[in-house]
Amino acid sequence: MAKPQGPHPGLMLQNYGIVLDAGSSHTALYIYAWPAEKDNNTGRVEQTHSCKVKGKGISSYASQPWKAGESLTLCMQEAEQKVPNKRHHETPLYLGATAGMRLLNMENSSASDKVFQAVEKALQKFPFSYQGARILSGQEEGAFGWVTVNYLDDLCSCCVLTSMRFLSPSQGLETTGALDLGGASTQISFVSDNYDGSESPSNSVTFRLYGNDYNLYTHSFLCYGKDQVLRLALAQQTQSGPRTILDPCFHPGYTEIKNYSVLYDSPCVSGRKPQGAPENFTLRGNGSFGQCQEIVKSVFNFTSCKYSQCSFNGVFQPLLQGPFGAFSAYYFVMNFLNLTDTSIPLDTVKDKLARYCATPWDEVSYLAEYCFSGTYILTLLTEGYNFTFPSSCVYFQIKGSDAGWTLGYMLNLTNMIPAEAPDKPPLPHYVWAVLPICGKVKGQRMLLNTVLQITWIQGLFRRTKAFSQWRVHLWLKDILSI
Ligand SMILES: Nc1nc2c(ncn2[C@@H]2O[C@H](COP(=O)(O)OP(=O)(O)OP(=O)(O)O)[C@@H](O)[C@H]2O)c(=O)[nH]1
Ligand SMILES: [Ca+2]
Repeated sequence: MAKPQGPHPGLMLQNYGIVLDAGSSHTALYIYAWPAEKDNNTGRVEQTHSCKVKGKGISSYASQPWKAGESLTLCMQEAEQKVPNKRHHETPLYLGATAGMRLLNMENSSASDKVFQAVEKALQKFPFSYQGARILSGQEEGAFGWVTVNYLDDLCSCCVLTSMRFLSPSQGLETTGALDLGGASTQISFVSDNYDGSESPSNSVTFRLYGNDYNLYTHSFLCYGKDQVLRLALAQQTQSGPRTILDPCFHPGYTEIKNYSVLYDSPCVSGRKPQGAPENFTLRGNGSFGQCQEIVKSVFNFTSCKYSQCSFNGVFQPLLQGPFGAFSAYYFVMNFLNLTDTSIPLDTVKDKLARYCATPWDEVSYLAEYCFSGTYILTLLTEGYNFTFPSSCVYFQIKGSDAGWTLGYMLNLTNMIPAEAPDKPPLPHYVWAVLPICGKVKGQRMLLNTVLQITWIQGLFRRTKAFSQWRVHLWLKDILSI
C-alpha cells in the first residue's frame, strides 16, 4: 500500500489574514497564511492568493456608493473558498484605502463616508473577523511598503551584490528602501544614516523590530501617482483652453477626444480649469521624448527648499542610501518597456525610450500611456529623487509575492514582527557553520541568505543590526522547520 504523501497533518495547520487594498485605480484582495504552530508568531507569512476586483477603485463610486460594496463580492466569495471553513471566524479581514479615497475625502467627505459605509456593510456579510475599513495616511502607506520589501527575501541578484557593497562593519546589513508608484500617489521610504527624524519630523516613522529601533524616512506625494500626474501634465498644456493639443508624450498618429470637465475633475487640477474652455479638446500625439520630458519636468517644483536638501515641491529628503525595491506601476511600466535592467547607462535608457515614444501609433499596442509613464518614472527617479544610474541599485521586481503596503500592514496589525529580539540567539552557534551546505540544496536563492548568515555571525561581535537577524531567523525556521 502506498504511503500517505505530504507532511504530517499537524504541520499543515495554518493561520490566515485577508487585506483589501482599495487603491485609486482598482481594489485587490490578498490572502496571507502562516503556520499556526510556530511560537511568538515568527512563522513565515506567505501570500497564498490574490484577487483583482473587477472595475475601478472604490472612490470612483462616489455617486453610487452601494456599488463600491457590491464590487467586492466576487473576490470575497473567492476568499471564502480559499480559506478553510474552520478558519473563517479567526481570519482577520482589513480594508485599507489609499490616495483615491484621500482625494475623495478632501473633495467631499460625506461621499467618502458613504462609500465606507457601503463597503463595511458588504464586508460584514462574510464570516471573517472584520477589523475595519479606513484610509491609510501617506506615511503609513510608505512605511508598510518598506516593511513588506524588507520582509520579502526573494531579492534579485543585483541587490544581493549591492547589499554586500553597502555592508559596512559598523552598520551591518542595510535595509532596502521602497518605491511605490500608484495611480494617485507615490511613496519613497528608506533608512538613511544621516536622518534621525529631527529635520522634518513629519517624514519620520520609527519602528521597533527585533530589539532594534529603525528611523525611517518616508514621504507620500499626493497627485504624483501616474494617473494624476498625467492630469497635471495635460493641465499644463491646456491652460489657454485650446481645442487641440500636440502632445509629445503620445505616439505620432495617436488621437483622442478629451473632455475638459472630466480631465479637471480631481482636486489635483480642479483649481486650474481654464475659464471659458470648450467642452472637449483633441489630443494628438507627436512622440518626442525630449519635449515630453520638458513637460513632465514642469510638474515638479525645484525652486524652493527650506531644509538642508529637498527632493521636489519643497519636501525634505535625506541622502539616498541602500538598494531600493520599486514596485506597482514602476514595475508594470518598466517591465513593459523592457527597462528593468538598471545597469544600463542612463543615456541608453533614454535612447530606448525616445525610440519607443517616436514609434507610430499604428505600430504599437493599444496601450497609449507607456511613453508618458516611462518618461515620468525616469524623471521622478533621476530629477525628483536624485537617483543616479547605473550606480544606484533600484530593482523593479520582487519575485514570488506582490509587493505593496498590504503585507506590512497585516504583519503590524497581527503583531507578526516581534518588537524585541529573543533572549538567546535563535540557534546554537554551531548550527551556523552547516548552513552554507543547507543553502546549496535550495540553490541560488540561498546566496542572499548566506550573506545574511555571515552578517549575523559578524553581528555577534560587532552589533549587527537586528533586522538582518530577524530575516535570517525567519528563514532558518523555514528551512529547518523548527
Ligand atoms: N500595465 C499594467 N498597469 C497596471 C496594472 N495594474 C495597475 N496598473 C496601472 O498602474 C497604475 C498604478 O496602479 P496601482 O499600483 O494598482 O495603483 P493604485 O493602488 O490603484 O493607486 P494608489 O491609491 O495611488 O496607490 C495605475 O495607473 C493602474 O491603472 C497591471 O497589471 N498592468
Ligand atoms: Ca497602491
